[in-house]
Amino acid sequence: MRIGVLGGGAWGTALAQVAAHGGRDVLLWARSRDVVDAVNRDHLNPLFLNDIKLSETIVATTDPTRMRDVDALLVVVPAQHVGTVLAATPVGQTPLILCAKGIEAGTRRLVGEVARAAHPAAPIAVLSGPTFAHEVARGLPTAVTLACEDDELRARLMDRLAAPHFRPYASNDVIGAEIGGAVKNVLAIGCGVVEGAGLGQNARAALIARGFAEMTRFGLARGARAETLAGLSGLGDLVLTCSSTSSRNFSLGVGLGRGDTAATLLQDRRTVAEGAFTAPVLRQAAGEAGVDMPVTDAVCRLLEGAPAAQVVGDLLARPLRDEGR
Ligand SMILES: NC(=O)c1ccc[n+]([C@@H]2O[C@H](COP(=O)([O-])OP(=O)(O)OC[C@H]3O[C@@H](n4cnc5c(N)ncnc54)[C@H](O)[C@@H]3O)[C@@H](O)[C@H]2O)c1
Ligand SMILES: O=P(O)(O)OC[C@H](O)CO
Repeated sequence: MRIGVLGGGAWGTALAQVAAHGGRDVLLWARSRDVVDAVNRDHLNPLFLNDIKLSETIVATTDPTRMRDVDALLVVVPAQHVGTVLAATPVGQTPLILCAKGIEAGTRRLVGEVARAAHPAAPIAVLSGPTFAHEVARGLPTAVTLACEDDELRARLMDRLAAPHFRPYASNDVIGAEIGGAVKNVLAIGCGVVEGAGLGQNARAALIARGFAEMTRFGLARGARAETLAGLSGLGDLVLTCSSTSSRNFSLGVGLGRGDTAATLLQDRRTVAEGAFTAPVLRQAAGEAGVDMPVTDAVCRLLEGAPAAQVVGDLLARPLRDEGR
């Protein structure tokens, strides 16, 4: 089986490494000529995944049309660029395994909706979960959700993507897997703010739990299943991303909590913090669905420049309520 990977950032490179270690031929599309040259010549990706020696069987290209011959295509560009990159890629009926976590600005579409619009004949799967790329690339134990509505395809992809240290769990809840991954990035910014502003461990745990409650409310309103949101792609990834400065979203929040502006923190940034793009769109989508998402709303205000002390004060001053709501 020949695996294509669209996206030569940290996660695309790490997934290429997993596939190559599993004995698959891997073709990696990267936007940057420097990345492609480094992967082909030195078996390294110094721009996005430093210090990891890559398998020599990974071949990189800047030409997306070469994906025409792969048997499955992992889509690992940031959510805001999935539509553009897929439009330039010949896909046909090749299965698309979506690995980006976010919601498209402007259209408010989840990545699955973007992919279906670009390539209606391609079957869709979602791979999501608690997965720092540098750990996966080093072969540290990792478990993910692999969601696909087609039972036969799901079983085939599970078999092809599983590796001794990379364990997929099957699900048929595609929208649930997508929503968990998109929402956790926004909540992780909030947890970073708690850290950066020195608000303590109690506050961080409270924000994870109440954030999970709003992720669940939004997910259920959009047709996700509660068990998916409580699994690896939802709660599992939320806990990881809300706990470590290895997370770009958490780190962005730490900066906001210390008083830096989003504009300063995001300018000239090479790596992606998906939550910064997803937060405003998620707030709109939640409003449309009539779902209360106070943490998401607070993160939006922080990104817009409101001072952390004021936003936190407003969150705490809301009317008292039942925990189950
Ligand atoms: N890094 C991780 O640990 C990790 C793990 C799981 C999921 N993800 C998700 O994978 C997706 C990709 O993240 P990443 O960490 O690999 O990226 P990254 O931050 O390592 O690199 C940024 C990527 O964005 C690409 N890019 C920038 N501008 C672009 C444009 N105009 N068009 C197309 N591509 C462009 C760059 O070429 C590069 O591949 C994100 O949705 C992220 O949430 C990341
Ligand atoms: O670095 P982050 O915040 O984009 O998180 C990376 C992965 O999504 C963690 O599962």
